[in-house]
Amino acid sequence: MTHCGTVAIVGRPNVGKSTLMNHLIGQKLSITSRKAQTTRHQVMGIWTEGDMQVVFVDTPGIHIGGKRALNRYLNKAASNALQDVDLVVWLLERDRFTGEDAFVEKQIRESGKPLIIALNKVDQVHDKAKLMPVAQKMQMRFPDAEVVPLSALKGHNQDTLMALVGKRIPEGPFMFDPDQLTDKSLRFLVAEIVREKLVRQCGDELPYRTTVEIEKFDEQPDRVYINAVIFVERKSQKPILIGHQGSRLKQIGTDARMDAAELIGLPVHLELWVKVRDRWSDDEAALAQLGYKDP
Ligand SMILES: Nc1nc2c(ncn2[C@@H]2O[C@H](COP(=O)(O)OP(=O)(O)OP(=O)(O)O)[C@@H](O)[C@H]2O)c(=O)[nH]1
Repeated sequence: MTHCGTVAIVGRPNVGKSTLMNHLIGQKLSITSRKAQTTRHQVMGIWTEGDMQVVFVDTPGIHIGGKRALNRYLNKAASNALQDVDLVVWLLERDRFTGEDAFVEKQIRESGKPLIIALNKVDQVHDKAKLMPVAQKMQMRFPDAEVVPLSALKGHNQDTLMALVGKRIPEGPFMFDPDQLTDKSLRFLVAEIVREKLVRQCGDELPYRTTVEIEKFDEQPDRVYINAVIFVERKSQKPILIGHQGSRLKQIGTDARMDAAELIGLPVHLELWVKVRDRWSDDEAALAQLGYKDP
């Protein structure tokens, strides 16, 4: 008899949700960066071993006080993800518990789903005894939950986490082919890789409201030809992205090409363009056009 179920990885922005999913799946499916709110789309990561299939849903970080259309979309996508899963893995950062974590806690309680609480980034804690008070506090607040310290980045305790997840997965047929790693297309994943590189290169200089569209994705037997357009909101952001004599855009292109080639398993020819799309993140219609459909 096979087991199959869905698991939402939730937590406030920047706790390491995407890092955890990428390590569990062993593939770069979800983009990561030091900048909060990197994850915008819901990406499924599919883990299959023996007669067990676990479908992880990496959600955009739940955050408070979003005024713009994009922020509203992100919050809605995150709370929707909680409704449809068999289990929730809630990530906290070491022994920290912020107001945003309290907001996530409220949403988890409302969902009433079985829960595993993971204290992430424990590689940053020398004295592991420091984690005890927060672990005990969380255990008292959620007596039915399991609490596990781990490092998504270094892989510490991920086997323990998977064993706990496995125990909660119901019997049922596989939802996906055992070889499949994600529900998303290569085209989509490459757009996300480009976005990761530009967030990493530009950091706080560029508002996070920047998006990427793949205009050409031509798979030849020996090479893949990709044209991607980066949309910024204002003309003044274009030179920031392009950099001195095009150096920054070139670096983004080089980094993205290497990751894309690794993902696809073929050499990649990548061309990047920068275009201005006015105030798109405030405009629901423009969001829909870029693939941010009502979740
Ligand atoms: N030291 C350490 N750093 C980590 C660990 N897990 C994640 N990080 C770092 O934390 C930062 C945020 O990680 P992400 O995986 O992008 O976080 P996220 O929760 O998906 O963020 P959003 O997309 O904003 O919701 C990155 O710089 C990661 O490298 C960990 O176990 N240890």
